[in-house]
Amino acid sequence: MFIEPHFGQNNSERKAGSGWIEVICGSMFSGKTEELIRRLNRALLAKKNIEIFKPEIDKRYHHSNVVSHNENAIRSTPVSFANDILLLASECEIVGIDEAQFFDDQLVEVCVKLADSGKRVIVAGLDMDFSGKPFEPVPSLMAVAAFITKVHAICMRCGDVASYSYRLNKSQEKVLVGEQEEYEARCRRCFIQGMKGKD
Ligand SMILES: Nc1ncnc2c1ncn2[C@@H]1O[C@H](COP(=O)(O)OP(=O)(O)O)[C@@H](O)[C@H]1O
Ligand SMILES: Cc1cn([C@H]2C[C@H](O)[C@@H](COP(=O)(O)O)O2)c(=O)[nH]c1=O
Ligand SMILES: [Zn+2]
Repeated sequence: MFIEPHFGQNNSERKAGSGWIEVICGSMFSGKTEELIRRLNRALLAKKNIEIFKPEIDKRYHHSNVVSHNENAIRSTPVSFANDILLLASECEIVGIDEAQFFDDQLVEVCVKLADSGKRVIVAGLDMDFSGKPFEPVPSLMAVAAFITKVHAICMRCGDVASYSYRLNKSQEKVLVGEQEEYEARCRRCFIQGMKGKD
C-alpha cells in the first residue's frame, strides 16, 4: 500500500521545487484508476485542494468523471492537450491525471513544471501497449517520478498475475479505446501464446 510522503504541507508552506511526481502504472484492469481515486480521496479527507484531469478521448464510462472498471468515480476535467493542465492546475496543491498514455509527450514537461512549482502530481497510465511495447509518455514519466507503483491484474486465461493488455481484435492502431470486449488482461505466457495465434 502506498503511504503518502510528507502530507503535512499546506498551501502557504508550498515552496518551489518541493513537489513530486508519483506514477501508477500497469496493464488494463490492474487497478490503476482505483489506486488513483484512493489517493485523491485521501487528499480530499486531508482538505487538500485537488484538480483531476483526463484526456478528452476517453469517454468510455462518463464524459468528465474518472471512473474505474468497478465503477468508483471522481469528478475530473477532460482536456485535449497536456499543456492545458498547466493553466487549469495553477491554483491547486495536488494534481491527478488518468489515462496518461493518451496524452502527448509534453505531459512529461508539464508534470515536471507542476512538481517544480511545489505540487504533488499523481499520474496513472498504461506502461505497455497491446503489442507489449513501452507506451509513451508513461515510461518517460517513470524516469522523472519520485515514486512508482506497478499494479497487476489477473490473467483472464489462467488466473496468474497479469502485466499485459491483450487485444482481442486484429487492429494494429496504437490507440483503440475499449473495454472487456476489446482487451483481456494476460500473464506473459498467455500473452505470448495469443500473439503467436495459439489461443
Ligand atoms: N482481469 C482482471 N483483473 C483484475 N481486476 C479486474 C479484471 N477484470 C476486471 N477487473 C475489475 O477491474 C477493477 C480495476 O479497475 P480499474 O481501477 O479501472 O483498472 P485500470 O485503471 O488499471 O484499468 C478491479 O477492482 C476489478 O473489479
Ligand atoms: C493496450 C492498449 C489500450 N488502449 C486503450 C484501451 C482503453 O481505452 C485504455 C486503457 O484503459 P484502462 O483504464 O487502463 O483500462 O487504453 C489503447 O488505446 N491501446 C493499447 O495498446
Ligand atoms: Zn495466463
